[in-house]
Amino acid sequence: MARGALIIFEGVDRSGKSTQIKRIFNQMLNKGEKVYLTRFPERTSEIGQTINGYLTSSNNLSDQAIHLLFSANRWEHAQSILNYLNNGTSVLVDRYAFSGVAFTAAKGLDLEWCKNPDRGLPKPDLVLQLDVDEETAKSRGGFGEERYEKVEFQRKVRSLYSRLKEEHSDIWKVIDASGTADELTPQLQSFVDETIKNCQNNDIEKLWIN
Ligand SMILES: Nc1ncnc2c1ncn2[C@@H]1O[C@H](COP(=O)(O)OP(=O)(O)O)[C@@H](O)[C@H]1O
Ligand SMILES: Cc1cn([C@H]2C[C@H](O)[C@@H](COP(=O)(O)OP(=O)(O)O)O2)c(=O)[nH]c1=O
Ligand SMILES: [Mg+2]
Repeated sequence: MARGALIIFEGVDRSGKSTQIKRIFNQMLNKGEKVYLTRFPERTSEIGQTINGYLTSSNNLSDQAIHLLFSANRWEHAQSILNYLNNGTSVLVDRYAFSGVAFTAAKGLDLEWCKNPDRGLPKPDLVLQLDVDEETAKSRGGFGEERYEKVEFQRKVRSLYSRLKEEHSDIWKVIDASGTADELTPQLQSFVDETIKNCQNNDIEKLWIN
């Protein structure tokens, strides 16, 4: 059986990831395709609840400790993601290890140290980076409610995404996400469809392991 594709949506806060990934998921469901939608942080597990507390500033953790919890939150769901892929279901994920690296490295921690805990996770077939500048993001609803939603910090995150893109040019697409939501969806859907078709016979690789 053809395997599913692992497709990640990345981008600074308020770039439109959650809006677009839900639209793509619903379109695919309506067409009867096998698709599963998830997100990181996945806030319902015990680790996820601790992360949620950190993001809403009801608890405080060191930069290293919260980094490892974000990674642990991915590892607690990694096997279930693999199971979906192997059963022919494509998995759409709202943020992944690239957020983990970009957000912690933006605080000044070493990039390779940041990658270490996520080494070996299922490697994505496609990363769609929704790109908007910090001022556009700031002008959108909800910006500023959570810990990292400051223009200066998001600028650093955006430049770290550029670095990660260079390292992953085979799977990474940068999409100008400053247009309307309606303009964006068909563009994203065509990248998703193409990837699902092209990865069917490829093995699922491990992230950041050669
Ligand atoms: N293309 C767009 N243009 C303008 N506003 C948008 C667009 N996409 C989403 N929004 C709005 O911007 C805010 C953030 O969108 P969201 O999808 O939650 O972004 P993210 O998940 O990247 O933080 C929401 O209020 C949403 O309605
Ligand atoms: C997955 C992940 C997210 N984050 C940050 C990015 C976001 O600021 C925050 C919450 O993610 P999310 O709920 O996706 O935020 P948004 O919808 O506003 O883009 O967690 C990390 O710092 N490390 C990680 O590993
Ligand atoms: Mg979101």
